[in-house]
Amino acid sequence: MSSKKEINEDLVNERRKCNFNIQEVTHIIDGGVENTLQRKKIEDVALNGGASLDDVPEECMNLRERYENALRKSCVYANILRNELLEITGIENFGTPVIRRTGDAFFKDISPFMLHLGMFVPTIMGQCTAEQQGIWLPKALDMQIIGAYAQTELGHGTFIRGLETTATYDPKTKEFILYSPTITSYKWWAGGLGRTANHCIVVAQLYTQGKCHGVHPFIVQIRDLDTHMPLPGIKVGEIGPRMGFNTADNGFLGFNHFRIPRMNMMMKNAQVLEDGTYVKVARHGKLTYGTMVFVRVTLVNEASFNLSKAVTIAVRYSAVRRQSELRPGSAEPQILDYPTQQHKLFICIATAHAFQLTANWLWHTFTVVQAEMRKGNIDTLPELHALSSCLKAVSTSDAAACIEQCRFACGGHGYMMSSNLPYLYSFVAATRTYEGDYTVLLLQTARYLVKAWEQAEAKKIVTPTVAYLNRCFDTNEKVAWTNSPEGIIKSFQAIAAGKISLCVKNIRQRIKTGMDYEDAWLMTTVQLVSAAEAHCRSMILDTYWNEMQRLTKTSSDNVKMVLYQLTTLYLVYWALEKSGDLLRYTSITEGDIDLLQKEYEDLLVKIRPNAVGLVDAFDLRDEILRSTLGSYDGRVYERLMEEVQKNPLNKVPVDPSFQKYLKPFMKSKI
Ligand SMILES: CCCCCCCC/C=C\CCCCCCCCC/C=C/C(=O)SCCNC(=O)CCNC(=O)[C@H](O)C(C)(C)COP(=O)(O)OP(=O)(O)OC[C@H]1O[C@@H](n2cnc3c(N)ncnc32)[C@H](O)[C@@H]1OP(=O)(O)O
Ligand SMILES: Cc1cc2nc3c(=O)[nH]c(=O)nc-3n(C[C@H](O)[C@H](O)[C@H](O)COP(=O)(O)OP(=O)(O)OC[C@H]3O[C@@H](n4cnc5c(N)ncnc54)[C@H](O)[C@@H]3O)c2cc1C
Repeated sequence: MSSKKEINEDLVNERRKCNFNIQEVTHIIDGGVENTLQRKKIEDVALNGGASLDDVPEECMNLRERYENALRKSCVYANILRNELLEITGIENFGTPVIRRTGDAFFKDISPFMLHLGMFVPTIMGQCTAEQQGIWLPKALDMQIIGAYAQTELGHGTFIRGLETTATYDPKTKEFILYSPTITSYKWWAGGLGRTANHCIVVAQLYTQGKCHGVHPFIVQIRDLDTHMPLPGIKVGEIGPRMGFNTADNGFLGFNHFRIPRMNMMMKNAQVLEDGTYVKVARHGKLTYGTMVFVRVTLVNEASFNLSKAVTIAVRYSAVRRQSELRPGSAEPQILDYPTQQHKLFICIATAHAFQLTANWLWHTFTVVQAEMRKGNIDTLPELHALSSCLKAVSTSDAAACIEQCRFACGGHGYMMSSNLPYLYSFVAATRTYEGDYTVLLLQTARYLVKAWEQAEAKKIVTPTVAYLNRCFDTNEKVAWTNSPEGIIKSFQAIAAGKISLCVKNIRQRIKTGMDYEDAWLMTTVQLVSAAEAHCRSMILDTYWNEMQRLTKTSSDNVKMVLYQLTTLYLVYWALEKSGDLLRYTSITEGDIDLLQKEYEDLLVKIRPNAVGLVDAFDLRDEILRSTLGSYDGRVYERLMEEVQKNPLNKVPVDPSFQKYLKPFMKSKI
């Protein structure tokens, strides 16, 4: 066991073995040297006071203490944010992922301000007119008002058109009247709504001049700004303990004929004039869903970041942990030396890279589409919706699975809250559901793919992300298998095209048997989800491979080599995972699959000496990792012991409940 200041010897050796320049890889992950410098600057400012670490671990507090503690730390952090960080990033970039990531040094669970910054402010930016932004934005950015995003109801989350809350315009008073007509119409789940927010965005069915115009967003004050009491006509509270997000005070909200001024309707995309006339401004009906598209795009980044934390913890721990013996009497190996452990972990490093590069590319696409829309061109929105839907679904789902694998890789200690792995898992598991459930979003992408297929069939040129459909359309034969990165990508496109084609065929066959289109679609949804997933995987593989090629053009040879190995590992891993599909849609043989398996195992051996270097390259400060198992110095056992001292149960040698329950119980007769 190393002394307090020393770095664990095994980790020292691992770092000695690493044969590439770690900083170079950090710059690639950050998207350039400038970004790394900016990130470090933000971290230095935000974590200047060593972050707000707790004397008692968050997990040892009761629900109320946890909330209060999270709010205390949120105020500390928000002060740093508004007083110092905004100056560095500029207001237009306040939502930079680096700021969000730095927040993790303060919160193991989640900040009650997260939704204010993550959804309330972006919705004001995206859904308000310039005049309305002038009113709300400065107050929101300065946090004079704190908001939530209340869309989901007890009865409906996925099906937004089915929301029941009504906002009825009264031209006499020039107000909207908000009403919750049923128990299922109560708003449910909104983060920050239960105890913290004094305002929220409410998505409600708009009625004016006796007609319903569908769901629209409104900005609503729900609590008094001085007393914080709920305003008359408002019923608000916390929904109760959940798997994670326990410090986010997710809330419920009901309205009893609650009035708000006309101008509180967010009017960028549609307006209600003083006399009650409804005016549609937007050229696309779904622009009111804009905040969701924005958050889906950011969630791909979240998936990568949280996974990079989990795998840093698990790889460092696996270098420190020794277990079993390979031969009788031999020294216990580091568990990282077991190929099965490498199989669990190296794919997680590669996945974090794949999602990071895909997230960067998606963010770029998002900004291009936004710019086009500002010019009045909405043609690229459907493609962005299809892309962001499937990438959000697959990245959050894979990241959750990988984080759970990192926990498995840490054995019993991974189950400790102090490892931070359970927190990471519960956070990312929620991302698979919120902002659009996995299946539901893949079905949105499938709609787009089926249309694209029909266009390809009609010999029309389709959009760039589905361009492979034009190429694959005429191929009746299986695609020729070649074992190369490009060959694997092409094969995945063939799988996607084959699956989409089959879906279209099955829908048409079902219609021929007398089904209407909706039923034929419904009966094909299992295959449609699979087709959308295949399309998404082909895109991630393509983006990861091509972006890594581009980004390493000027890198040193060893960096090129290790990143090539990792990218290839990712491609080969997925080829093996989907070998059934490859057998169906390409000319791959069993012998080729054996070769792929051998190549995969060889890659594990090649990557092994650089494993710790690769996770060090994520450059995650200990304050952000917050893990007894994953710190840079590898003092795993000391930290686990230190954590025991902080456990309130250990404050007294005999627990008072002994006298109360255990002693009388032991002395009682059977
Ligand atoms: C001190 C604090 C420190 C912290 C620092 C913080 C810093 C913050 C910075 C960053 C934070 C980043 C992290 C953010 C975390 C946020 C946490 C979020 C918590 C969770 C929030 C929520 O969950 S909010 C609620 C989200 N709800 C949903 O997503 C619902 C899902 N359902 C839907 O989207 C729709 O109902 C669905 C699309 C499924 C169906 O809609 P419907 O109207 O029925 O449409 P449909 O008929 O099926 O299709 C019609 C047509 O429309 C097209 N379409 C659908 N949606 C869109 C769209 N969004 N855009 C464009 N087009 C769309 C669809 O494709 C169809 O097209 P056609 O096929 O007809 O052509
Ligand atoms: C931690 C957390 C935080 C959240 N924060 C917020 C927030 O701040 N604001 C807010 O408004 N909401 C929030 N939500 C709500 C969230 O957006 C919804 O829970 C989510 O969109 C899923 O909707 P649902 O709960 O109605 O699930 P359901 O739609 O009821 O899904 C249940 C199951 O039915 C399936 N299903 C549903 N519809 C279909 C379909 N058409 N085809 C096939 N299968 C289908 C789903 O795949 C799923 O398996 C939060 C949720 C969580 C868990």
